[in-house]
Amino acid sequence: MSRKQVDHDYNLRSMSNLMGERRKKVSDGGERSLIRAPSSASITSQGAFAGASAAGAPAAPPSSTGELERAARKQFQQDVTPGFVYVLAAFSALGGFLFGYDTGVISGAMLLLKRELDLSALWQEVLISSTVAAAALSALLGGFLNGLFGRRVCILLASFFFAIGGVVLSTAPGKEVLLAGRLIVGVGLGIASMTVPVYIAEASPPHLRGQLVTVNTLFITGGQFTASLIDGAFSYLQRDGWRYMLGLSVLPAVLQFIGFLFLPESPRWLIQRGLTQKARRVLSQIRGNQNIDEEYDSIKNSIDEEEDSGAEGPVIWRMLTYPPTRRALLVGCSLQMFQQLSGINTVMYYSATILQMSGVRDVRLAIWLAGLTTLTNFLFTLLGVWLVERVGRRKLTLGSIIGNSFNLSTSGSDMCISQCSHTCTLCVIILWTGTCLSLSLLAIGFLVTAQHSPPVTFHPLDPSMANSTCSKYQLCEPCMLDPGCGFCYRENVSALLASSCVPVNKASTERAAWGRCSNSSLIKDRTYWAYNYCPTSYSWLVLLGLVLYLAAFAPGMGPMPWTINSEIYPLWARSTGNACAAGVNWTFNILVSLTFLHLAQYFTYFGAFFLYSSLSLLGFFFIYGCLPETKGRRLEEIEALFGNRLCSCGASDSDEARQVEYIRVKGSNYHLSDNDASDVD
Ligand SMILES: O[C@H]1[C@H](O)[C@@H](O)[C@H](O)[C@@H](O)[C@H]1O
Repeated sequence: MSRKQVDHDYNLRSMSNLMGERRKKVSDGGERSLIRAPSSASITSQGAFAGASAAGAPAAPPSSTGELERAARKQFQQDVTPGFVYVLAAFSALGGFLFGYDTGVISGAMLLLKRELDLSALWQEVLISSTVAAAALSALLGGFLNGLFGRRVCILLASFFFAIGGVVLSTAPGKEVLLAGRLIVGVGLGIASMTVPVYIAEASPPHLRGQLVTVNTLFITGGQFTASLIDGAFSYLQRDGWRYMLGLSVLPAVLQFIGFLFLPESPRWLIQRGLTQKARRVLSQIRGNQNIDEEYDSIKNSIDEEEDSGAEGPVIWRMLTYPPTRRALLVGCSLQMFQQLSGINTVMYYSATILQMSGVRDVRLAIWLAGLTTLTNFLFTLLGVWLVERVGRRKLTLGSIIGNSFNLSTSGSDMCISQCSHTCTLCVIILWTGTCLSLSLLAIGFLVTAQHSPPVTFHPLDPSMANSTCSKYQLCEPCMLDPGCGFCYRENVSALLASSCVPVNKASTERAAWGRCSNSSLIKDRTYWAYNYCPTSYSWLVLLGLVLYLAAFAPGMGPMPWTINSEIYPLWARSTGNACAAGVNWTFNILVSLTFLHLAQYFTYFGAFFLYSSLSLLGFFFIYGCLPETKGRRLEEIEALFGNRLCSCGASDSDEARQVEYIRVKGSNYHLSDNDASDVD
């Protein structure tokens, strides 16, 4: 029997078995379904209210069926979700924190490092990108390690690498050892980035899975925010400040390592390896006092089905030759690619410069204020955690990437409003202001800034100017886009005076090679050196674009690629699928950051951000057509969502209203829509 047939038969068989079993339980009178499908009118609100009361819901009857369902679901989930799952998610997400911290802290550390170790521009680039390159490779290798040793061992391994890397970095005597430390940290990053979301997804109950996996991205952005605070604080310590910045990551790494010595392996991996008794024990431990039989059987069945199919060969080959996993892989990797192509890391990187453009000339103050960018990213990711189980992954990602009335068409806004009640105003604002639109605003901000670029009014007569390209620029804009030049100017209350374009000092971009701006002590009398930016009165437009961009990106496009990837592959393909997707994320991360300055040089900042905006628009169409909703589905069910031709999801948007949801009732799992056979696709 072909795998496709097996899959089809299995879905029908398991669905009807599940339904049969549930109905039997209902008719046995032992347990009953509390909540019906939104579309079904067959259960009376009385029945549902009785159930809610049974679960300890408030005595006053809720006014509508929708409220009633929510009250029952909330009450029930509060009663039965054991705290252990949260502890487990928090310890795992420390991997996310380290991801954010180690990628974020280097920018501040580099300011001190380059002075103290006299680093050339090439060494600076090598130290920054080596970590990301190591992460890309180790994420791919992580898939193999995950399958072989399990999620727990991989997380232990990642925290070990983080801790050792932190020690090496903080004690490094020179740049070569620093490079070794950055490579070690990169290996930890790659493994953690692909393992943690998988581990959390596999341990979470379906109704909490989206939220708990998204918490990992919250920890990533929390790590980036903490890194910017630490950078700010230690930037005052001119000697060895970078050692503290880079070394402090040892603390969360050790904490995670110790925690994971006591935390269990993923029950799904244990079942896959035939360790069924242990898997049952772990599942009971994670699920508290709930009945785990159905969940256990469903995982076991899906593994048996795969084994029965007799598929052989490397997992990646099997994934590529089996249409549902091939489609899932394409969707998962594309999501990660579009996340990076939307330019998030250039925006994070560029925030200090944007602040300088707005007139914050003190570098240290700009570093502190750049912390506001990471704070915005963090706070809006929190919004994503709150929204993910309310509006679903698909709508959140679509709204985040583009945001226009298109995806707020009736079904979108109804869904949002019915689920978010009054706070929905905020949700709607976020959905309206998408990544694509705010990137366009950012691009327009740069365009207006370029169009009002101050002229070069003073041409110094230094002999070295004769050979310099800087002498040919008539405006600040082309001058600052040339990496070899900077803009030196004097400021009067409302105008710029004696502005010149002069070569940058080869040892430090913080001053000119010669002349008025060649020495910081000479930068007085309101004479300033602008490298990489032009003074402008339109910086508020750029700043607004930046904040709106982060507000739109952080709840959806930031976390959803990680969350969705942790859910869309069947167990046998999960490690490999996540490894490939994480590898794509890191690869595009490095590609975008390495090409940004060159792009800006050739197409200006306007061109670069306009390109990111167009790529986001492309991403929107892809996601609209190809990303199915996974909210509320059990991991074992999700494979079936990729059973159809790719890119037929947009057409089935209306089907989302009849999606299957699970809630646990007195120790068993029930479809919300048990009595509506039309729910079974
Ligand atoms: O999801 C994360 C998050 O959005 C971070 O802020 C970003 O730096 C990462 O590249 C991304 O993968």
